[in-house]
Amino acid sequence: MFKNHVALYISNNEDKKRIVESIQTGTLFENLVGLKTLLFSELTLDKFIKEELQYDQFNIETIHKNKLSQASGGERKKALLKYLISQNPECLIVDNVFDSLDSASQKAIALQLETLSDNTIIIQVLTRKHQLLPFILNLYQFHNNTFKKVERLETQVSYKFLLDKLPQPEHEFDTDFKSLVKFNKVSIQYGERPIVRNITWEIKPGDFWQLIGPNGAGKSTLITLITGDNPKAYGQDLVLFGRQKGSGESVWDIKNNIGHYSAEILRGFRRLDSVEKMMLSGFYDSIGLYKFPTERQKFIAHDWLKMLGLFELRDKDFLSLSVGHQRLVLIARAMVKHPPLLILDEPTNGLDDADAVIFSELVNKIASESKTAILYVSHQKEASILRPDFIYELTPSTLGSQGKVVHV
Ligand SMILES: Nc1ncnc2c1ncn2[C@@H]1O[C@H](COP(=O)(O)OP(=O)(O)OP(=O)(O)O)[C@@H](O)[C@H]1O
Repeated sequence: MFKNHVALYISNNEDKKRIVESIQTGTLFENLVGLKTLLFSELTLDKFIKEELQYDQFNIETIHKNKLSQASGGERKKALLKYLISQNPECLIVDNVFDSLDSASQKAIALQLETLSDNTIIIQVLTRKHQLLPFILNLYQFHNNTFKKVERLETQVSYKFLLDKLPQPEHEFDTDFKSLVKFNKVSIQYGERPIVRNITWEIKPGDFWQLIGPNGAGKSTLITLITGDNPKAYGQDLVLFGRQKGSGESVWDIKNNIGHYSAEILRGFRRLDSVEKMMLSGFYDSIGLYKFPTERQKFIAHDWLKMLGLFELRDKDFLSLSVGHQRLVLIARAMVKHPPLLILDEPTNGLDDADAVIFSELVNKIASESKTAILYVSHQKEASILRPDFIYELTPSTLGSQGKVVHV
């Protein structure tokens, strides 16, 4: 096995894109100059998905032979790794390698990379300490703008957080709903392939749920049924915020009751909006601000930014923030209006160790200090810091995943 595999542990304050570029060009490690270097990263997936959407060009085969843009988060990553390995790289940069993967896939991919490491240099870029690949012995950490070799990875948590109460809502929602979401024997299939079968599940006001299941089990599918983004919801026995689905409600009637965070929200987003405007857009269920906010809304948005320690960045272009900070802003954006239901789809992907702690505290705080119900999807470890009341578990089968409530 090569001895020169390297791990670079960075925080979200660093410009990861620039760091990755400096590895690719050999500026950071001279021994990589001239090697065929490939990148396993969300950045590469973004590029392939863009090509797919723009030019109908498919280079990567997913397990169910569907488009990358239609495959689940975990399926995409596994397909990308398989494709990159088939290209016989001499060096592979792996960036936040385990995000979006269920625990079985994390183990399988760790093993695959270890085997690959016999003939290929692996450079791991990571923002979460627990994701360090065990066969990598050269550890570096970013310090004062340069990488420093270290014996052990250390997290720098440099700011205090969440001493204040949650910022107040603009107005109280009508929370007379007895039930926010009610699935009654809901079954969904794509083409001939059943995805979920006979789902019967209810989310009540103030509940705190975690939705779990392996990659491809149908978690995001259930979420899009709730957010009004999946046309397959029509014809199903689904009651959302007191109204039967398909009874003349608009998508906006549904979205008005929901704060939603998913990394997918930003795909294709190119507008030049400030951090403050991005936060304010949460009042209007849009991504980016298209309306004039009120003074009260501005006041509330500032309160959220202060609580996250991001107030000083409010006038900066949102897209110039590190990915981790973008995600914290988007999570708070989903919460500014104190919606009856907050949906967080794999929110800790792309966060660093410090931000993941902030995030977990924030979610527990929202659960204990507001009337908002939370539905949270994650394969990541902070599930153990979070304190959901219930878990809904999807178990795949050839007839479609079945669901059951697991009491915590
Ligand atoms: N529009 C679509 N057309 C065809 N297949 C689809 C479509 N959308 C999703 N699928 C498939 O449905 C299955 C469930 O996908 P979903 O995204 O709901 O899974 P998930 O549980 O969220 O997975 P992950 O943990 O990997 O994010 C996957 O196998 C996916 O490939």
